[in-house]
Amino acid sequence: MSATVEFAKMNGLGNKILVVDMRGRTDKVTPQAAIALNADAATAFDQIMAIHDPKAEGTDAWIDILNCDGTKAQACGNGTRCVVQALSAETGQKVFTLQTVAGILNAAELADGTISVDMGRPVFEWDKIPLAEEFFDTSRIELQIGPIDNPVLHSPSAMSIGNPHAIFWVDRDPMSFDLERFGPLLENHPMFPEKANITLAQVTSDASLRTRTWERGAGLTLACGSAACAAGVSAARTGRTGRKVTIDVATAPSRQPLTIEWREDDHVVMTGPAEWEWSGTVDPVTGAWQRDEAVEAPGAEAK
Ligand SMILES: N[C@@H](CCC[C@H](N)C(=O)O)C(=O)O
Repeated sequence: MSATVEFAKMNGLGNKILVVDMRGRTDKVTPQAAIALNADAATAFDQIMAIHDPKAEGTDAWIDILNCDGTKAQACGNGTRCVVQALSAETGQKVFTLQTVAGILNAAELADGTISVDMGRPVFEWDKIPLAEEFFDTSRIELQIGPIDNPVLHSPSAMSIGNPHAIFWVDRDPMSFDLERFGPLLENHPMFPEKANITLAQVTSDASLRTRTWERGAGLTLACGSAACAAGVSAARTGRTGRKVTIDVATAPSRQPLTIEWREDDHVVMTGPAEWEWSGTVDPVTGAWQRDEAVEAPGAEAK
């Protein structure tokens, strides 16, 4: 087995993603490699999406997801769009069936270059999100932060879209909250036995939201696709919006919206962009890496 594999530095709305090609190998990107890559400013990332050979018939690849602290994640919406763009640039294929620990994801690169991912069905049962306490209705759970008689954030909607999310509804710009302070407290709150991704969501119309996320295992990121899915579903579930919304991710540099549709068949479909930045090679055991000389995006000449 070669000591190094190819990888691409990409982003989904600013969410920093390393797509690592582990096909043809039996080993995995180690947590140590993830931590080393994240410690280097040039390769600092939010998630690694490691592409492995498919495990099930009818699927194109198995995807292993690591947060920048070396922990595993079950879902990553922005990273999945990056994987689709990378595979599409390599093969010309437009439609993919990917598998993660959370299940099968059907995805496609659309004619306008955006990527649509069916993120599966939302999970609302308290013990499957999971929450530490039984709640019959997880669309508004008892949890608050700040003074007991005047909480800063309270009564989030909880759900899983493969990974656990808590959506706190706010009535002003999410950027005006000190999420850097509250994020770690809420991510690690005893209510969430597997921790949680924490999102502030402001309803801006009956078909749009503005969000900002503190990610489990990664902290403040510029965007979080699965959180956008959770916010869109939770908004519809609580009657705040319809089932199709655009999400203005407050910290995304391009300010391109994500579209989230909670279809009538219960599947959640996320559509948005992905961007290649540069490619290189990396040792998946140590994280030692080197950047390629090539400057053009893979597959660029074919477009
Ligand atoms: N950035 C991701 C979510 C990443 C996973 C998360 N930090 C977790 O541990 O659940 C996205 O775009 O969905």
